[in-house]
Formats: sequence, C-alpha cells, structure tokens
Amino acid sequence: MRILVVGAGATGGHFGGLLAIAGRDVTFLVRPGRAAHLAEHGLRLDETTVTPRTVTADRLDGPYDLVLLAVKSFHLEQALADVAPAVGPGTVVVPLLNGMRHVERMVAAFGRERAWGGVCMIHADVTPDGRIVRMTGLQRIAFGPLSGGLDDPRVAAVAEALGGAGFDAFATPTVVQDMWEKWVFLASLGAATTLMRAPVGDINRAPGGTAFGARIAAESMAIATAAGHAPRPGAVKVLRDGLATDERMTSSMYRDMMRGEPVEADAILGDFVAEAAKHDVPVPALSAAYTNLAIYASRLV
Ligand SMILES: NC(=O)C1=CN([C@@H]2O[C@H](COP(=O)(O)OP(=O)(O)OC[C@H]3O[C@@H](n4cnc5c(N)ncnc54)[C@H](OP(=O)(O)O)[C@@H]3O)[C@@H](O)[C@H]2O)C=CC1
Ligand SMILES: CC(C)(CO)C(=O)C(=O)O
Repeated sequence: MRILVVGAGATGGHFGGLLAIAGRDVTFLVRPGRAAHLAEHGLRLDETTVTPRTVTADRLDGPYDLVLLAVKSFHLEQALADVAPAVGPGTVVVPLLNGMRHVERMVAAFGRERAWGGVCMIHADVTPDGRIVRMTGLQRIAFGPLSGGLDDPRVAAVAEALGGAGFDAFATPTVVQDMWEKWVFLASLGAATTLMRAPVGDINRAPGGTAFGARIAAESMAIATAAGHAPRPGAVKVLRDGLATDERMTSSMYRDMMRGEPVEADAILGDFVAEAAKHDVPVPALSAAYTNLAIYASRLV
C-alpha cells in the first residue's frame, strides 16, 4: 500500500517514521523548508534516524492508497489543495488533526467515500533543531469511514498497513463519536492548560485548581451532550481522571503557546464555544479560555 503522510511534524513525523522503519511504502509530502531539513539531517525520532522519502506538492506522482493528514488546522486548506493530485478514486484520507471542522472540509474536497475519520493520541513535539520527541508512551491512531461501516475492504487494508509498526492502530465503527470524545478531552485540557499557563498537575496543586478543572470538564461534556455526542462512560472517566491528575500533563495547544507559536484556538476552542452557543449551553470557563487565546493570537506578529 502506498502511504502518503502530509506533514512531517510531531504527529506525521512520528507515525510516518515508525511506518518507514517497519518497512512500509511511506512518502512524506512536505514543504520546501522541511524537505531541505530532512535531506540534510534525516527524520530524527526519539532513538532513531530515518532516511525519509519526501515529495513536495509540485512533484506529486499520482494517487496513493492511504493519505495521513498531519498538519495544523491553520494549514488545512493549503494542505487539502496540495494533496489533491495524490487522491485517486480509491484513496483513503485519514486525518490526525484535533477538532472537527476538518471533517467537513475533507468531505467537501474528496467526498465521504475517501474522507474518513481519524483520532490520534500522542504527546509529541518537534524540537527547535527539528527532532521529533515523544513525552509519554501514548501512541495510537483510530480510523474508520464516517458512515461507521467497516465492511469496505479498504478498512482491513488500512489496518494492515498501519498495524505492527510499533504503535496502536485500529479501525473503529464509531469514528465520529470517537472524534467528538477526543475533542471534548483536548478542548478541556487545552483550555485549562492555556488559560492557567500550567500543566494539569500544577493547576491541581494551586488553590481552586481542582474545582476549575472539574468546571471545564462539566462545560465540555454539556456541549457534547447538547450536540448529540454525549461522551460514553469510558470517555467521561478519561476526561475526569485527566483533569484531576497530579502529573505534569500538557496539551499541544499549551506547548505551542509556551513556544510563542500559533495555537489552533479557532478550530479547537472557537468551534467548541460556537457549538455551545448553538445549543444555548452556558460555558463561561471555556469562553474565557478562548478569549485568552484570541488575545494571545492577536499579539503574535
Ligand atoms: N503534537 C501532538 O502531541 C498532537 C497533535 N495532534 C494534532 O495533530 C495535528 C498536527 O499537529 P502536529 O503534528 O503537532 O503539528 P506540527 O506543527 O508539529 O507538524 C505539522 C507539519 O505540517 C507541515 N505542513 C503544513 N502545511 C503543509 C503542507 N501544505 N504540505 C506539507 N506539509 C505541511 C508543517 O510543515 P513546515 O515544517 O513546513 O511548517 C509541519 O511540519 C494538529 O491538529 C494537532 O492538534 C493530535 C494529537 C497530539
Ligand atoms: C489529547 C492529547 C493531549 C493527546 O493526544 C492531544 O491531542 C494534544 O495534546 O493535542
């Protein structure tokens, strides 16, 4: 199976790198700066360096079987345009992005037969010198057609292509609900850590921190419930435990903010707060977190 990973950053670089190490037929669609960096240094993962096969948008060579979309939300439109020549009639496009707005954009670009859902769980960063580092043992991709049906033969083919490469990969018949539950978790974690400018454990050790986390979690669950995607018991537990931890857990939004880089505020918190407004759900803590990030964004050049 020909696999194209769009973006060789924290998520795309990590999962694509492991796939390359496992001998899969992987190419990275990258922009010229990253292409030059990878040509000079290779793709450096935690303990290994891979010599990746890369391509830039102007040199895409026809359709791939599987596309893993691993760009930030603010680069989505360009990435969808760039990858279009690689999407043929039978291609499957699986997103690793957080939030939900990319689903609609992918369906508009490629249709529901080719645009699938995807959930990626990992805590990873790109260091200033271009290495990909992982902060925890978590590394998982769940994927599936938006319809939920797993009888499409491409499901088994994608599972085989992603399986046995050193990370968890599985097809899910509830990918839209799974994405919502991930959104609830990440929006909560992102809101708490960026508003308080601290990892979760530090928030919970501060006066009022635990109550603040519980409040954020309650608001997030209320939004999802009003939108018809009430988190299932397992997801509620993950959310509550996550926001109550004494560990230094962070979010990619927090780490982007600490580096002074753009944060995916609109796609993750803006859309979430808009969903609350649509259903008349009061979300003062999440709204404050979004306002905070909007001010942060306005101060980036
Ligand atoms: N990091 C994490 O721990 C997690 C992140 N996520 C989500 O995954 C998504 C990706 O995040 P992450 O991997 O961290 O982001 P990164 O910024 O680390 O990587 C994104 C990469 O996409 C590249 N890119 C942007 N536009 C294009 C394009 N048109 N063509 C090719 N490459 C492009 C960037 O390239 P360039 O180097 O040229 O700028 C960059 O290297 C986000 O939605 C994030 O929320 C989900 C779970 C965990
Ligand atoms: C939920 C979490 C923390 C891990 O996948 C994440 O998606 C992120 O930090 O962006």
